[in-house]
Amino acid sequence: MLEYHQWRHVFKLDPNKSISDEALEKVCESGTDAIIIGGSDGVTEDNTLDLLLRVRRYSVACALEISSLEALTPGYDYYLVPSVLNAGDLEWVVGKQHEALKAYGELIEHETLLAEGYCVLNKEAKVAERTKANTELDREDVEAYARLADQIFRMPIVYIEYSGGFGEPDIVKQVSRVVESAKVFYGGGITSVEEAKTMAHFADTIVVGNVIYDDLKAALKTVQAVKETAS
Ligand SMILES: CC(C)=CCC/C(C)=C/CC/C(C)=C/CC/C(C)=C/CC/C(C)=C/CC/C(C)=C/CC/C(C)=C/COP(=O)(O)OP(=O)(O)O
Ligand SMILES: O=P(O)(O)OC[C@@H](O)CO
Ligand SMILES: [Mg+2]
Repeated sequence: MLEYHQWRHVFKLDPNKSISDEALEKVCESGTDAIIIGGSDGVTEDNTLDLLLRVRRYSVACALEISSLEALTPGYDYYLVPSVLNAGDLEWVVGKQHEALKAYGELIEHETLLAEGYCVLNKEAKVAERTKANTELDREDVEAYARLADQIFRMPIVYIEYSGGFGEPDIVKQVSRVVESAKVFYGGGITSVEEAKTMAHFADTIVVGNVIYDDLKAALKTVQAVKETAS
């Protein structure tokens, strides 16, 4: 199993969307470095556990991106804890996290828990709506959030999130330049080999989500595309 800092390509599966066994096998056996299980709404204990058990038939690494405490169970290689740094409401920066630690703080295993400093940039995404994210940011603003996550909060992951829409490569390029220790994750709107390669030049890890459900063949092609691109 590859450790998170070695991931180049990951697929994000949404517990709130259905996927056939055949498609899931193709995703898990695609050569991707990990499967992240997570979504912004409709994430329950039942649908998340069901997906975890199905993914566990394969040897690929599996992480839970925690967006609801209800879905938090043992059994993952990693637990990703998002914090939306440009959220309009503190609840999504530290509030939910504080609540979680009050309930489960004593269960933490530090090696498996990874903080993600999110910068949410597509105003049409559900995650932007839910967190009331301020997406009207220029390159310097995003760069400052990336430095905050990396150099001040020392988060292991800086996540540039354009969920549902393809982002601005120049922003990802600049973020990668200023980040010193964290891994830069890029996710959003990757639907083709060209888009995957464009962002793979700049980000450490490319996250591919929705296209799995819209066009599985195209999704599978992104794995090789990312792997053969140098960052
Ligand atoms: C029991 C056990 C194993 C315990 C171990 C200890 C442990 C892990 C304790 C918990 C630690 C902790 C601090 C947890 C935080 C809990 C929490 C709920 C935090 C809030 C996270 C947050 C900011 C959520 C907001 C939404 C978000 C960022 C979701 C991530 C996924 C995402 C961006 C999906 C994309 O959504 P989108 O494309 O917009 O919408 P679609 O669904 O249409 O795709
Ligand atoms: O679903 P897409 O748009 O591929 O985005 C991937 C991921 O960053 C979503 O959190
Ligand atoms: Mg999505």
